[in-house]
Amino acid sequence: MSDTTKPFVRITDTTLRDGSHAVRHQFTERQVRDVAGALDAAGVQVIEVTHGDGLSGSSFNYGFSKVRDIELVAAAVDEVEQARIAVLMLPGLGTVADLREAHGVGAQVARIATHCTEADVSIQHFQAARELGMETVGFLMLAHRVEPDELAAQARIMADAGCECVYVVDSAGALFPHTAAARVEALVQELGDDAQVGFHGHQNLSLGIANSIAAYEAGARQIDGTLCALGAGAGNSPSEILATAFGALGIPTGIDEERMLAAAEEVLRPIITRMPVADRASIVQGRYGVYNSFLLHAERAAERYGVPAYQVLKRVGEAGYVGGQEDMIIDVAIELAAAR
Ligand SMILES: C[C@H](O)CC(=O)C(=O)O
Ligand SMILES: [Mn+2]
Repeated sequence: MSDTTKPFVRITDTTLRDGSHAVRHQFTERQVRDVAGALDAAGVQVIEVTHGDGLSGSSFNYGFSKVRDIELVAAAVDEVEQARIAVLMLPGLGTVADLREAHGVGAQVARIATHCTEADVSIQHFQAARELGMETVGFLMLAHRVEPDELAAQARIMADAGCECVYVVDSAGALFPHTAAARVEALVQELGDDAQVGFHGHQNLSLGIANSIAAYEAGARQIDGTLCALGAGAGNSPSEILATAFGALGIPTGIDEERMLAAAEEVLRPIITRMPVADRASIVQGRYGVYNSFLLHAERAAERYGVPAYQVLKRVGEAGYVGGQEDMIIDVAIELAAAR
């Protein structure tokens, strides 16, 4: 039973976006319909559907999708009864035109993601999304790379541009409960009633759930997860465990726990051939704070140049590369191969 005195937390399920990394962006329309339908029936209020790297992520650099984003978004919109469909976009990769197209097929939530020090590149996208009447969410990625006060200053830029909830995004699964909470607290203090605060966790150090609970206790009111932890790197905080853990703590989520467990076990698990695991490469990502989307790029470069992926990722972490610098992974692999 949930305790009505505890504030509601909204779980956004991103199986059909962050989970797309783990299936190399090969979701079919049937799979999207099945997963979105099961999440909707379980009471999940927001379901994100896009290429793993957001709208227009389908490309030579990031990997081509099997089905165009816009078709998958439209299918999910068609399938759900109560949930809102969200799309993610990274300014520069996606454009305002992509946002308009997604809105045109029924997407209601725009999630705009930038590196944690680059919030200013999202201003026009928040403005455009608000003009379209979309709900707005901001993602400050690789949030472990900056101190809480600096992150809060970036959150202020997003909120002033029209963002209604700014997320602390642990893109490398490198945060701990106390470092996640410190960031959330700083954002809550900075934003006050101007915007909510959210948390997006990854499993590299097996802390996605613990960090999400710490984030909630520090004031986060939107939390991300994916069914069975399907996602980039070691995967995301598992949505079905988020729903179960919050339920056990008496924190209302509006989710039917049994239906959520069924969505994970009976709908998602049978269609996934390779689940993300906390292996040597992805644990190294958590340890050295490496963007989780880099995992598949590093594995490809490692295979091509005959060097271990975890060593490539360690070097990439030490160099501090951020999303958009995928080509540097190849340089690192070449350097490592030459040094052998
Ligand atoms: C585009 C990224 O994959 C966004 C994300 O989920 C993260 O940074 O984590
Ligand atoms: Mn993620």
